[in-house]
Amino acid sequence: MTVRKWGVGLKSAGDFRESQCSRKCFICGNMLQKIINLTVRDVRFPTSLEQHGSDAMHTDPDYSAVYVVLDTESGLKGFGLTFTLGKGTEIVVCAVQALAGLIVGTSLQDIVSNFRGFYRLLTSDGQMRWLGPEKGVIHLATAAVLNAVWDLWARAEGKVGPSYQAPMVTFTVSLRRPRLTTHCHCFPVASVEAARRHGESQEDEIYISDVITGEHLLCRVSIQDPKQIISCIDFRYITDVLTEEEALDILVKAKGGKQQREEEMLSQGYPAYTTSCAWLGYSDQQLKQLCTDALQNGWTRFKVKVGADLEDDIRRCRLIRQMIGADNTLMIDANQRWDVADAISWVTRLAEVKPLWIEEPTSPDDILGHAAISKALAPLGIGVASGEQCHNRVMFKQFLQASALQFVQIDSCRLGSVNENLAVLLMAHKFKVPVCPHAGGVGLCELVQHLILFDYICVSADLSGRMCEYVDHLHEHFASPVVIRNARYMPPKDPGYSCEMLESSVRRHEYPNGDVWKLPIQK
Ligand SMILES: C[C@H](O)[C@@H](O)CC(=O)C(=O)O
Ligand SMILES: [Mg+2]
Repeated sequence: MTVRKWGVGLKSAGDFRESQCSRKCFICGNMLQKIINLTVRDVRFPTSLEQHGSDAMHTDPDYSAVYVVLDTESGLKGFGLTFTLGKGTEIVVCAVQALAGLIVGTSLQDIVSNFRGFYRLLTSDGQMRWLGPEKGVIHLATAAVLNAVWDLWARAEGKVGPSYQAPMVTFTVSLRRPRLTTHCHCFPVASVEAARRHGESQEDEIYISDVITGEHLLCRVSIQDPKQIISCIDFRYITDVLTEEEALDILVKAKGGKQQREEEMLSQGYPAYTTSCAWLGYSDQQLKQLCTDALQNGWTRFKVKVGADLEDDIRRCRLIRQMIGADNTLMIDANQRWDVADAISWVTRLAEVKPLWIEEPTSPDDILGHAAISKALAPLGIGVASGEQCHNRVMFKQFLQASALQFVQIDSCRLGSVNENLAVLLMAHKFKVPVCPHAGGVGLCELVQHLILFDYICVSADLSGRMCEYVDHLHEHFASPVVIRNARYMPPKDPGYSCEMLESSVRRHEYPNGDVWKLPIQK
C-alpha cells in the first residue's frame, strides 16, 4: 500500500481530496469515514422573552445555534455548532455553506492525519480568507464545521452513539491486520465488537484493546501522543511566543500525575461558577430567589452583569454580595460597555463589593486599553477577564504579551474549534495566566467542559484561580447534556463532543419555520 503524508502546503480542497489514496485508511487499510454530506440549520431560542442572557450591550439575546451535521458513508455522523444571538444567524449559515465544499468528499482519516493542514485549508482559502482572516462570521463558521469534525472523530473512537447504524461486518476483514496499526483511528468500537462476534482471533483482541483504551478526555478522542495533539495546532503567527517544541514540552511534562488528575475529575468534577442568577434584565426579586436557590444547590461563585447604570449596579451588586456573604466569590461583567477611563472609574466605585474580576470592560479588540485597566485596578485586587469575543490566537497572544488580562476566557465557538483553543491553552500556561472559559450561550457549557478538563489533566495540572462558567439554560435540548454536581462539571461519559441536539428540539426551534417561531412571539 502507498503511504502518503501531507504537509501544510495544500492549496485547495481539490489537492486535499487528491491526496487520498483510496477509500481505505493509508495506515491500516480500513474503510475510511468518507464525509458525504454537510447540513446546516438555523436554530433559535426566544430567550430574550424572559431576559435570559441579557447584559449591558445585548439587551435582547435570542440564544441561537448554527447547527452542523456531517454524514459519512458508513452512517456515522458528526454534530457541531457555533453560537449566535438571533438576527444574523442566517449569515453564519451561509458562511458554513461556503465552507462545505472544502470538507464534503474528504474523509475523517484524511482530516485527522493532517489536522493542521485541514485547519489551514479551511482558514486560508484564497478567496474566503478575505472575509476574515480567522475572525468574524467566517471564523464562527469554521468553528461550527470543525466542532462537528471533532465530534465525528470522538464518535469514531467511542462506542455506538444513538444515531449510528454502522455496516459493522464490512470492518471485520481489516481487523485481521497486524499490530502496527495501534495508532490508527479508523474504526468505531462498534465494528470491533461486531468483529469479535464474527470470530476474530485473540491476537486481534489485544490489538483492539490497544486502540480503545487510554485517555478519552480530549473530546473523548484517544489522542495518546502529545505529538498528535500538537499536530492539530496551526502555530502560524504565534511562534514568537510559543514554538512547537515548547508546546510539546509542556504536554510531556504534564504527563506526570495525569492519571490522578483524571481520577480526581471523574470523582469530584471541575469547579464552576454560575451566571444564571444575575442577568441584567432580571428584577431584584428574581436575583434574590435565584441566589437563594443557587446557594442551596452548593454554588459559591457568582457573576453579575453590570455596565448600564452605575447606581443600579451598586444596588444590585450590594444585594448579591449580601445574599452570598463575604466568603463566596463575585465577578462582574460589563460586556464591552465602557471607554477605558470610564471602566476604571466605574469599577473603582464597585470595588466595595470585592469583585474578583471585571469582564470585558471595554472593546474586545483594545489590547492596550485592557492593559491600562488591568494596571489601574491591580491595587484594588480586581483582575481583568476577557475572551468570549477575542477572535483568534493572535489576539490572545498579544493580550498575554501585554499583561492585559489576568483571566483567559476561551470560547469553544468563537475560536477555530479545539485546534485553536489548544494553542491558547498552551500560551496561557506559558504566561501563567489561569483559564476560566466562557460558556454563556446555548451549547457552550456542553462543548467547553471538554476543553477545561483537558487543560487541567494534560496542560496546567492546576486548579488555583480556575473555574468554568455555567449557565442554566437550554441543556434539555441536547442529547448528552452537561452534568453538574455540587457546582462542579462532571466529566461527560458519552462519546462525542456533546453538541448533538435533539432532532425534535431542532425542528421546533428552526428559524423561521419551526413551531416556536410560527406562533406569535410576545415581546
Ligand atoms: C449575550 C450573552 O448572554 C453574554 O452576556 C454572555 C456573557 O457575557 C457571559 O456569559 O459571560
Ligand atoms: Mg461575559
